[in-house]
Amino acid sequence: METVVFGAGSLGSLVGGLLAREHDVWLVAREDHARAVRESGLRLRGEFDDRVFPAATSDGRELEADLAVVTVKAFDTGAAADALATGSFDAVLSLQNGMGNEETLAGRLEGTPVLAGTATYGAVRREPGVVECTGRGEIVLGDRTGGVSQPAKEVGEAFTQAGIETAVVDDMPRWLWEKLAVNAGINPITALTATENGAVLGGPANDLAREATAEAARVARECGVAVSDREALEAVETVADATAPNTSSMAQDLQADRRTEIDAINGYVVDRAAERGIEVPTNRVLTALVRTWEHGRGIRE
Ligand SMILES: NC(=O)C1=CN([C@@H]2O[C@H](COP(=O)(O)OP(=O)(O)OC[C@H]3O[C@@H](n4cnc5c(N)ncnc54)[C@H](OP(=O)(O)O)[C@@H]3O)[C@@H](O)[C@H]2O)C=CC1
Ligand SMILES: CC(C)(CO)C(=O)C(=O)O
Repeated sequence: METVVFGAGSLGSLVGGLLAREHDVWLVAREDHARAVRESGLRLRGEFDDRVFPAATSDGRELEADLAVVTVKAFDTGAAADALATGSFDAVLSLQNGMGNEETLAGRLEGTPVLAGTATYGAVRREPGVVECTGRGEIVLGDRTGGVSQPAKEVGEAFTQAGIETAVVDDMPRWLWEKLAVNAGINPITALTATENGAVLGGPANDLAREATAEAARVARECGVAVSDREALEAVETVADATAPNTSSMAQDLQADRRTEIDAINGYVVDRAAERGIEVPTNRVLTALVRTWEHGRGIRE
């Protein structure tokens, strides 16, 4: 399956690198990374030990492939969609965190099936041309509104063929909302308190994380997606426990003075709740605090 990976930073380089073991892959990356990959290939480290030779470019326009995998941060999805719309793809798959990415892609890529996915692999792009897998996980994918279409099956087969642990499921909306509820509980708290994921397992941070997660689960149900409080709370505790020593992506963003995905995570919960007249005070406060930090650092208006 010929695949373009749009936004080959940490996750995209890992997924693109693994796919390149079996398939033709184009990485769309920033020029320093793309150049290093063109010159010396892509080094996979950590949980994998390999060197692969995907094509790499910093110009994501007018590309054609069977599949485009989108791995930019949520706030770059609109620009990625505009670039992809100048090319031609049989299907597009988002592996991003947060909600709303698939809608943005579908809105700008009329006629192209947009699949949804979640990734629990851990990836860090260490330097140009080098990506480290910091934890093996799984990719779950399917149709963005539920169901398993032929493109979803084919993408699942291609990923599995490349040795990527992959499940194709018929209830992606539930998976996306459950992942959102987990991220809503862990990410802003660990970011604002500069702690690892395990910090939300006990003490006052635990209450706060559980409140944020339960609020997100309630909003999911109001949006017609069956995520129970019990499922969401079990999920946040399980993930925090399994990733206890890890620094969440939002905590990494604050440490590096980078824009966060708050709008697509807690901000999304707040927006959907407001549309339905539901109070989500914990998500509202966490969203406001992270946005205030971004504003104070000059990262957002
Ligand atoms: N890393 C991980 O382990 C996991 C990440 N995720 C999710 O995956 C998504 C990506 O995360 P991650 O890989 O960590 O993020 P990164 O910032 O490492 O990767 C995104 C990359 O895309 C680049 N980019 C953005 N726009 C363009 C463009 N137009 N052309 C070329 N390159 C572009 C960015 O460059 P620049 O920074 O210069 O803008 C960056 O290098 C997020 O939604 C994240 O939450 C999910 C599970 C695990
Ligand atoms: C699951 C979790 C919290 C793992 O760190 C994550 O997805 C993130 O950091 O964004």
